[in-house]
Amino acid sequence: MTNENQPTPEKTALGARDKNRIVAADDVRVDTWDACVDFPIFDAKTRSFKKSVLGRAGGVIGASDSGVAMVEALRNIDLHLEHGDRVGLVGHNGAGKSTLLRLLSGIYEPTRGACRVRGRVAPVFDLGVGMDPEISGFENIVIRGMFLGMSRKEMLAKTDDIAEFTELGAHLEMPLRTYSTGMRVRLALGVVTSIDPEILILDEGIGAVDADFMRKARIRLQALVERSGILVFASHSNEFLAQLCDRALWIDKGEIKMEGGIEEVVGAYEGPDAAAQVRKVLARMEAEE
Ligand SMILES: Nc1ncnc2c1ncn2[C@@H]1O[C@H](COP(=O)(O)OP(=O)(O)OP(=O)(O)O)[C@@H](O)[C@H]1O
Repeated sequence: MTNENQPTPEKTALGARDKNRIVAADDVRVDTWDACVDFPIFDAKTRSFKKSVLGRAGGVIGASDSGVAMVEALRNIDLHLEHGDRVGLVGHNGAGKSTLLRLLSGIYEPTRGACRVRGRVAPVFDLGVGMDPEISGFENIVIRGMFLGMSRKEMLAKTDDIAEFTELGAHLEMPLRTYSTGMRVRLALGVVTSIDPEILILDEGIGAVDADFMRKARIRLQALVERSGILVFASHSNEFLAQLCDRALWIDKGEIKMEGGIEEVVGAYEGPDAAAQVRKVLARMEAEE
């Protein structure tokens, strides 16, 4: 992570969201400067929010000048990532992790401040998004891949490999609606881990598959992360974070509370037992290399 100066008005005016353009590795970057995201809640049944209200979980609730309730989901986020950065996000429920991922994916614009993303972004928030229950597994492989920024031709070339990985055999000819939850996750993981993104934005949502398959999926997930330029990954699993990321950000009430190595940040956020777990995973990975 390196700092880059605040963008000049000219740079910001260009918009500079080149997420569908393939850029040289050195140019793949994510920058935010004091970025804030607020959600106005017009139908909130509130007593008046004269003061900002703070719970342990969730963003800060306040009110706009006109009295509309407002959740401050992100505040003053200054983040500068370049090719090779693999960053994990930790924090309580409602801390702002998903909102930050959506900001970096271009789904949300900052309410204040600026955000600039250079590179092709693959946002993987929900494994099931972009899947059609009425078409076959094979057809879904192509559609889901296109949804993640790949071309039809690229996906057709990957179909055999994905089919083999999923171990779904003849089921791939059947409509997706006939699949169990675990079968759907296998298919979705097969597609997601086959793509070639420059910036991979990953929200944890993986779980419904058996342990053997998850072991196999992790190897593919690690390979995916290695060929992506930048990874930003929100997770409540310290094991996953240790396996995929080399740095972490602790997000708390919409702000970056701490930034550092995984062990250091997880230790500060969750305590020494969690830090020891990270150390164990790192040692195991080193032994396996
Ligand atoms: N669409 C929305 N409208 C209103 N408020 C929202 C919206 N999305 C998120 N928020 C609020 O923004 C804050 C941050 O939410 P976010 O989903 O980013 O948290 P998170 O860290 O990803 O939480 P979790 O670990 O539970 O997934 C919360 O207070 C949440 O209530």
